[in-house]
Amino acid sequence: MSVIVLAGAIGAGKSSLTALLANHLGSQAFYESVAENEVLPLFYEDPEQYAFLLQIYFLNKRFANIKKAMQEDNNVLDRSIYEDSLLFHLNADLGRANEIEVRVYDELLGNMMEELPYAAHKKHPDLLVHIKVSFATMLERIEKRGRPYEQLEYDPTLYDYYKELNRRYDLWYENYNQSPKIQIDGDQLNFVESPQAAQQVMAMIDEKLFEIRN
Ligand SMILES: Nc1ncnc2c1ncn2[C@@H]1O[C@H](COP(=O)(O)OP(=O)(O)O)[C@@H](O)[C@H]1O
Ligand SMILES: Nc1nc2c(ncn2[C@H]2C[C@H](O)[C@@H](COP(=O)(O)O)O2)c(=O)[nH]1
Repeated sequence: MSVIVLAGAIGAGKSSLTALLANHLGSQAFYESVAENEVLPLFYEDPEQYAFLLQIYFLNKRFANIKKAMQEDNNVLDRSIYEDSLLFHLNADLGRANEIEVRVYDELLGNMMEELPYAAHKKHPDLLVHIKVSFATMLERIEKRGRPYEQLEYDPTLYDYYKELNRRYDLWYENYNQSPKIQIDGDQLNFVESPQAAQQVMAMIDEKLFEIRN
């Protein structure tokens, strides 16, 4: 079974593009657990206390989503399991998780990756689509979406957190080699409001899928 994952910083447009792409491919979209996520607001309130718990929460939900998504071809996942690790290591570097928590998480993730059901011989998605956004766009979109606990007024230190996350995402994508990948310019392509831009993005992804599959 084949699966496509959407990657990108907070507010990059992953959920929006997940919906468009699943609709385009006639498949199902699998979203991150946000609205019903009882740990996320606690994390933003007290990251030192909740970084590890949030990570375990996301890992658990992510794994369940991957298993479900794998039941049919072309399903689309909002964020990859690899990015969870990127986010956690950023938090650990900021002193929000201790060495033991990092070791336990890394080992658990490694173990779970071995069990991933992408295919018996292939443990990675068919395609990773990264939406690259500048830091300025990232901030704009976080504000536009308006989740209260993600706003800079709620916690001004989020500015540095988001800036560093955006920087690490670019490096992460450059080094990502677990599957075929494609990058979408989320600053230039307004696939949310412009049907032409949405069509352009679908065409880019179709072309990449064709290249991979032939
Ligand atoms: N390419 C885009 N152009 C304009 N607005 C966008 C674009 N992508 C996302 N948005 C808007 O930015 C906000 C965050 O998008 P969302 O899809 O929730 O991001 P993510 O899932 O990556 O956090 C939403 O308000 C969405 O409508
Ligand atoms: N500390 C972590 N935070 C995470 C992780 N995965 C998602 N998130 C946060 C970031 C956003 O506030 C929210 C939803 O993410 P979007 O990018 O979809 O807006 O959840 C994680 O692994 N660790």
